[in-house]
Amino acid sequence: MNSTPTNLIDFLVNQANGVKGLADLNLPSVPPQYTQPLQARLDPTKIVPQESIPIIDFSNWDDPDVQDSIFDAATKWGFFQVVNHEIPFKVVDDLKAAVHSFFELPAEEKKCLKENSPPEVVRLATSFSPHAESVLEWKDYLQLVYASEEKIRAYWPAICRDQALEYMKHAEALIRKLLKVLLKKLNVKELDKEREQTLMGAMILAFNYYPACPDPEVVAGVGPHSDISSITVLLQDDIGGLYVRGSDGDSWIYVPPVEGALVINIGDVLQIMSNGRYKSIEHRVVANRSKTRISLPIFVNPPPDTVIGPLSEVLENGDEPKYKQVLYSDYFKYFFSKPHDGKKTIEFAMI
Ligand SMILES: O=C(O)CCC(=O)C(=O)O
Ligand SMILES: [Fe+2]
Repeated sequence: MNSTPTNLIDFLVNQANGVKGLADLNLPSVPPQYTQPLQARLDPTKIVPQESIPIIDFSNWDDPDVQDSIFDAATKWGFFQVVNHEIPFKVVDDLKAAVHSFFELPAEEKKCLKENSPPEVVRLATSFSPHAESVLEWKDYLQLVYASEEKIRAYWPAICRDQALEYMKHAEALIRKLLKVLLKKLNVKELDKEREQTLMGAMILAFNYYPACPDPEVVAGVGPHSDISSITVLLQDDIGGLYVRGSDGDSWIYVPPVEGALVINIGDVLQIMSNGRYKSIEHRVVANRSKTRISLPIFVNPPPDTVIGPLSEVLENGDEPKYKQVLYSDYFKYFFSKPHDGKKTIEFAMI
């Protein structure tokens, strides 16, 4: 029978097998390094099946009623799904297929990619921050930074490059529209080039891969966290596993896969810039016993050298700033320096 590799971190990280390589060993149960303490596991009694996040038809996105529903969703839930977003089905399906092909590559090829990729363009990793975590997460991920076309051509893996690039080109238009609506509702009249650069100047397309897991109840696919983006645009497949924190701060709401939909969530940057009007809500992912799941978030981020803080427009009516000005690269480093820990990252920017 197969057994857990003696040097697990070496197997997962240095040899680039990832948790996919571990799952392929068909172990009867997960190694203790993946076993979450009881209090960190999702308590099924905390799931409220009668609640769900809004689904918004984006076809008439500049209709005031649609914009109101986006604003309501961003303030109340911090999460919503959009349908009719104009990214063609074929582009989405081709991308999903390419993501599976990427993770099916042999570990030697992934190791070669890891060793030859500049981390500011391509990063292949497992768990979240394995060197900062005492318990590992049941996930591998590839981050593709939406850099210059030249860098993309040089470094994004050929097996998924064209599909990922095509998807990003379409998604960019949707992202601009979403940010326009969200900012307009904060009294920002125009998404000028400078504001656009701050909010979406550094986008990352991530491929998350959660292999089928023999003990889904004891592992975290992704532990509770909020994203550190301005917004995140997430494409999930039809397996399911995403839960978001209910408004009572204690319950969890399931986010069902909806055919053709994208999940949108507010990240910490927009919570900070809106001085708390928009909420970046905690979420988590549960692994599946029999099926591999993929999800593909676009983290719409400020460039690392950007200073973020509450917008002058939201403070104009006399609101006290709740957050200080912080350098985004500092915020980013802080996020990755510790395990996922709910909403704690934003304390870094609190006054
Ligand atoms: O897999 C998902 O549905 C969400 C993943 C996630 O929260 C993240 O990558 O930040
Ligand atoms: Fe997330």
